[in-house]
Amino acid sequence: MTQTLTITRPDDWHLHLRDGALMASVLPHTAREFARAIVMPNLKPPVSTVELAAAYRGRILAARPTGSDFEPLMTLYLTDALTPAEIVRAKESGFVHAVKLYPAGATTNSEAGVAGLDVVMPALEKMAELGLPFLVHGEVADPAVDVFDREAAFIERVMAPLLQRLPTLRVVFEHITTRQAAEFVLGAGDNVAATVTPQHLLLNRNALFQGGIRPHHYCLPVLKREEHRRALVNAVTSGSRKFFLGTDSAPHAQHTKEAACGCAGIYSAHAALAFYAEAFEAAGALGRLEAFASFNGPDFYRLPRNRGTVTLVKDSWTVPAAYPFGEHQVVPLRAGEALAWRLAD
Ligand SMILES: NC(=O)N[C@@H](CC(=O)O)C(=O)O
Ligand SMILES: [Zn+2]
Ligand SMILES: [Zn+2]
Repeated sequence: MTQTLTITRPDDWHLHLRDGALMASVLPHTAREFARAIVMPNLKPPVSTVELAAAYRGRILAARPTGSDFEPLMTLYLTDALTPAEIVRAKESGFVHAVKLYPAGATTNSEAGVAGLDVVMPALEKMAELGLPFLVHGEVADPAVDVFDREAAFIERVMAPLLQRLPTLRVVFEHITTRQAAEFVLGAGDNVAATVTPQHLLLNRNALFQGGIRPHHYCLPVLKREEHRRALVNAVTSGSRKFFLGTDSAPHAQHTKEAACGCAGIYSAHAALAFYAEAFEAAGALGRLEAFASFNGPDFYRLPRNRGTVTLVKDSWTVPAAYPFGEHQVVPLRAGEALAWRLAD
């Protein structure tokens, strides 16, 4: 008998869809598996106003495959120019669900991000007042800090002081990668949660150098030691409601990753649920996948849980070497390798 797993339709709480023809190439993968996704605003130029978010949302809706009811949940890119009045407009829009922090210089398309939080404190205070979540790329950009320590340093230098100053601010620590971040989130109030990617549950930093340099395993925050991967697996399988699914699927054209200075970002939307199922199964915790994928996120965002279900089948298949990406190609996670789980048709 083939093993199957049926869960409530899940959502992806951290996703990069890009724009234009690139978006049209990758959106079907996400729309097949997920009912909704929190769409990251790090376009060029960034999605920094409600008006830009409305236009981007319209382009995503127009690019949906025929018959798809996929719902993009929009976010605003935090710049020094974001005002409390714009936060009010965001909250009232009904389609902007969060504001995203990119520390300037920390990751892909973060040039327009903020150097510090002092300038934007009035906007953050308004978010705390209105309950609008603050999504955080939690790494310091300080070049003096070792790249593997930038998340832990962020907790001490930015996250902890921020929550001292605004204790009711609703914060999602995005794509956490360390034991320190998992412990911080577990020890914080109910207003603090985290997303976890498939790659940080499945891989440690050895995967960056497996037989040679592996650009398709490079993302930010960078993969960490095995000790940290284990801490993340323990956190997501612990039964805590603070952790939820966020793939951080971040497609880049093949030639921009296989380069002297390759881009950061791993594409996982083609098989997101299969990756998570593999990680939860390895931990003997498949029964906890549904809460992580389908309940904890909407509960935190104060949105209804989805109706309907998806079914995963334990039936091995081989991931293609590449998928079309506009005029280019994107190399997906596990390209050319076998995966144990697949989504039922
Ligand atoms: N995670 C990544 O390595 N890259 C993301 C940006 C981000 O989420 O930090 C991207 O937009 O490519
Ligand atoms: Zn990020
Ligand atoms: Zn991301």
